Amino acid sequence: MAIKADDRLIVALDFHTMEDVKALVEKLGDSVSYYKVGMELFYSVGGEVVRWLRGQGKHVFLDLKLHDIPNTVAGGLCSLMDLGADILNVHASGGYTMMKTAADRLHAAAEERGIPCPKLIAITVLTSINQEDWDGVGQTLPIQDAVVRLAKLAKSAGLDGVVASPQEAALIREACGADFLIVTPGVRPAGSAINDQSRIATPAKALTNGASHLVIGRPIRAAEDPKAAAEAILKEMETVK
Ligand SMILES: O=C(O)c1cc(=O)[nH]c(=O)n1[C@@H]1O[C@H](COP(=O)(O)O)[C@@H](O)[C@H]1O
Repeated sequence: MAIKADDRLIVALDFHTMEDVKALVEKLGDSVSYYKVGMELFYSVGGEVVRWLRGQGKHVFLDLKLHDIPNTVAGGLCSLMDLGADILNVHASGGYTMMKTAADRLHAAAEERGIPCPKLIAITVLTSINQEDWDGVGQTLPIQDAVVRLAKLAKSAGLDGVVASPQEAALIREACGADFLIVTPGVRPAGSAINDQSRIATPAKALTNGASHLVIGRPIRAAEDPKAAAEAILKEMETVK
């Protein structure tokens, strides 16, 4: 997939103040062009942060992981789309009907409002889930089989891609084709702290496996020099053809 390395790195802004956001975005400067706004930040500062990032010329993945009945999820996405994020997401485990209703209503709303439609992607199995968690919720398929099944379901419902661990990216790429977005958190440069992630891989391995975008938070945010950490990751990403 011919996307530049700096458009494939999405830095997770897991903060709860605009001051922290502005300080990091300023520090990273032109090195990073894509940011993720998740629930910690959105619940505390609201849509202002998406508008601010867009005003800085940055791309935004608004990661609110919607999971509810079809009508509620579709309505929620239509409310969010005016903020101008490039990517929105839902949980694939909400099922085919929820995802199809969401995708159809989002496309119709974009057309009606005359604005570009954000990409809609689905969480397959969270990257923090390990075998014990998986067994604990009564799942019996191997995790990777469940991920591929959910990715195919998301594709058939008209979604643009999925969120999955880098360990499953190759299987998803094979099952869902070259243009499907595969956004992988759970990325850790060699030697960095794993934190609460379980199914991880290095930036180079994630790309080799077929990820289109990498979501990375703490290895950059918690680094003594976040810009140097981001640039080292981008350099590693550029080694993958
Ligand atoms: O949707 C996500 O972005 C997401 C899905 C998933 O399965 N795992 C996952 O870690 N994430 C998000 O990706 C980011 C990973 O952050 P770090 O673990 O700090 O690199 C966090 O903001 C998570 O909310």
